[in-house]
Amino acid sequence: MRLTGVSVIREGQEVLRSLDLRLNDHRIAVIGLNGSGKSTLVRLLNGLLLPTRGTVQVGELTTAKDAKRIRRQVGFVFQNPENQIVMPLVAEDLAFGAKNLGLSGTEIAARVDGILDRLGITHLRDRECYALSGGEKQMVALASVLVMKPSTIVFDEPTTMLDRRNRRRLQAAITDLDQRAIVVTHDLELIDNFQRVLVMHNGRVAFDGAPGAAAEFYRGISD
Ligand SMILES: Nc1ncnc2c1ncn2[C@@H]1O[C@H](COP(=O)(O)OP(=O)(O)OP(=O)(O)O)[C@@H](O)[C@H]1O
Repeated sequence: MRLTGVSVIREGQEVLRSLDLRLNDHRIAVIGLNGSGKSTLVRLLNGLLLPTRGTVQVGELTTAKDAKRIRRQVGFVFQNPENQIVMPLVAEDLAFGAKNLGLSGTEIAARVDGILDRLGITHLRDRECYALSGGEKQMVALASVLVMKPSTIVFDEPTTMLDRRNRRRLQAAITDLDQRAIVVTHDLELIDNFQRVLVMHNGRVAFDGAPGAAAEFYRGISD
């Protein structure tokens, strides 16, 4: 994944400023103060948002031209799972995206059961989504993205609504992913074992490096 000369202007304000980045590491975190540009940055990665200037490439594809194909490769898990749960029952919700990919019923059923098992939530299979707890909903939202088998999963503040126990469960789920994960968070515990941390500040990447040094840098700018 590559950003070249990327700027984003919203309501006359430059909220991302001339970013040049390659994002190929297995686990990348994005941290920073409120309003520093974290969500804006990750929304560019699957074409949810297009840059005002510059290009965002995923492999050979460009978000400005190929957003639909890119969304099959780059899944997105939102802070609030309510925003992405679309069907009444858990199993239906997981199957929904896969149906849009045109997969066979047998393949979809196998993927749904496999993902439920992998995330340890098979017991939720036939539950109604609306009646799930926040933590359960967040796991279902992740499961419905995994069913599509994207090569990268972007998480925007996935643990904000979770208690300590569910934070740990989601952390374990992220650690176990085969896919590349890019995670926006304020939860520094979540990113201890990440390869790379970007610290955003005023629309720029102010630090790019290992978690320990990033946390120290971040403390320096937050005090
Ligand atoms: N739709 C929009 N219209 C206008 N300005 C926006 C819009 N979305 C974001 N912004 C502005 O862009 C800047 C960066 O916002 P962004 O949501 O990327 O920050 P963030 O680092 O994710 O913040 P937080 O930690 O609070 O979620 C902020 O100043 C915000 O007000």
